[in-house]
Amino acid sequence: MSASFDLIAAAPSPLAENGAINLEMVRPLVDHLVESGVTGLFALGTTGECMSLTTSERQSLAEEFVRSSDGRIPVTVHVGHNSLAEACGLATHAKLAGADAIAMLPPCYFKPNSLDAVLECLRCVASAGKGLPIYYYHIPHLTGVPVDIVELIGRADDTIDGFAGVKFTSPAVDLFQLGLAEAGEKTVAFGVDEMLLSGVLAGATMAIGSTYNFAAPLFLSVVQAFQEGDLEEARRLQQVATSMIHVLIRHGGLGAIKLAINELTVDCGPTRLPLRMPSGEQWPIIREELAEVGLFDWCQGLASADS
Ligand SMILES: CC(=O)N[C@H](C=O)[C@@H](O)[C@H](O)[C@H](O)CO
Ligand SMILES: CC(=O)C(=O)O
Repeated sequence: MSASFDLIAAAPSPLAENGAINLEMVRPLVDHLVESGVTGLFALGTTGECMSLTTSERQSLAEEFVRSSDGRIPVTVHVGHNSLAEACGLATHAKLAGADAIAMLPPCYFKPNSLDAVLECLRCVASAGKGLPIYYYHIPHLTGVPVDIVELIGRADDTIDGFAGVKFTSPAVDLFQLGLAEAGEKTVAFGVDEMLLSGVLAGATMAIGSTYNFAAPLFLSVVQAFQEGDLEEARRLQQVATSMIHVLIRHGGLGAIKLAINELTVDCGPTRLPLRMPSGEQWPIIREELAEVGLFDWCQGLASADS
């Protein structure tokens, strides 16, 4: 009865204890994601610590994510880089590797100082992607690149081959809503998991996020309750999700999210500096707090992940 909704996990990059990439854990991770109900995978983005990996590590992981998906779920590979030449190389590589789409963060050390400059970067990477659908990745609190996303959508749509939309990670739901209106058939994916219901109310039909790696059933229930018109239930479930994320933010943010992924799904190893992860000894405390806010009531499969 419910309309379709795309819930896309922003996958972590599996690393070994010695810090090297761990290709062997990619397939178990993808198998878990497919089973958990997500409808796509976003590789090598923020959660995948893209900016902390070398180009060849990014290429190897991109290949392994595509191979492991076996066409079961589409794979979008993030290819942004401070060096536009590297970003273009990664885009061409993603095309050859068989990715379904690419996404691009703008260069963010030297920041593009105008929308024109952002569009030129996007055009360059889109053309290196040789026809692959490309998403602009808007996450201004991390990039420091505050583009007018509504204007970007309007102008990219007319001038950039392959432009498929935006991944919108900002709590500015008003701009998200205006972006959706401007985008027409293109996609504006919502990227703030702790506000998913607000995004859905504004019209989101796709969300991409880190906590969908381990809590997809909870978020799918939020969307389903909304689609069935049960706003009270949707709000109650989103409250669980929001509280769960605020527990993880209190314990260190992305490092704590990777720890939760490891403990509740597939062990994807440590984060890489400059990110840091809470120590294993902190997990029982975090787990208890997650239980208190009700996470395990809604993600039954996780409740047994006690070890
Ligand atoms: C900064 C960041 O990582 N943003 C992610 C998406 O883009 C989100 O999925 C968050 O990790 C999530 O909403 C928790 O704050
Ligand atoms: C969280 C997210 O969407 C990313 O990893 O890029």
